[in-house]
Amino acid sequence: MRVDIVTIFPEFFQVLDVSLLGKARQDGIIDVRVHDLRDATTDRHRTVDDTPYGGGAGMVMKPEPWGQTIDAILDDAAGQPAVPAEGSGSGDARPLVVFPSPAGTVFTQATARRYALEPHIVFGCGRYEGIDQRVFDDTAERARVELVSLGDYVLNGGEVAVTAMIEAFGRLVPGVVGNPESLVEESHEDGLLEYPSYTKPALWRGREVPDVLLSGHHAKIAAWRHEQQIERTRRVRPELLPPELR
Ligand SMILES: Nc1cc(-c2ccc3ccn(Cc4ccccn4)c3c2)[nH]n1
Repeated sequence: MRVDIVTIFPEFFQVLDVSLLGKARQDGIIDVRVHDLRDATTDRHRTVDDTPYGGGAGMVMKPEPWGQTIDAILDDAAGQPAVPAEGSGSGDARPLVVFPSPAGTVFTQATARRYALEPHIVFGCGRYEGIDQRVFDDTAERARVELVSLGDYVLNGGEVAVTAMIEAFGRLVPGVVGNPESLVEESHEDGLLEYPSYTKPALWRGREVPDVLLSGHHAKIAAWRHEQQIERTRRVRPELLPPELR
């Protein structure tokens, strides 16, 4: 899987060299390439922003550097088709270009599962008040474009959102996580929040571990854990409960 990231803060993504994703990159499972948007500027000050038409506070990112950078990435990728992950992808052979945005559709575990099957994703990290709309419209001529939000709060740019999304789908790409079974029993994977976890010691500051977890009775443990998931989901995120459990 190939991932391209366009940003004015390339150093931000050194974090992707660490931990699980770092190993996936070393193993060649995920090929991450970071592009500095300013490399596509032509003026002495390497300008990437300008004042908004129609007035208003803040600055808007100029379309030219974005168009040039995205074209270069898509042209390069067209010359070396990336290998899709196992499993059925979107069926649309065009590359996927994702722009984090407060105005985007909300990124969920279902989005992460879908992205994990894509052979190639380009992420465009905006800054300032956002990117000139014509960049999205122009890119949509040759790629699938998605505007995606992490949630109902406003960040200063797309870099944090892209890091979170790469972690969310990256761990689902076959070969990235050592034990794929650990991906199944977890929050949101089955639609419910996860059950509480315990480890040694059996007694800590006067607090014990639920007896059922020490019983060795796997069916009872599984039943208790599922009940805990339902209880926690009903208490914290009732909207996630399937209709039959509400
Ligand atoms: N879930 C999300 C995503 C973002 C996000 C993503 C990309 C950009 C590029 C610029 N900004 C700042 C900004 C502030 C005000 C209005 C528009 N944009 C971004 C914010 N915030 N929250």
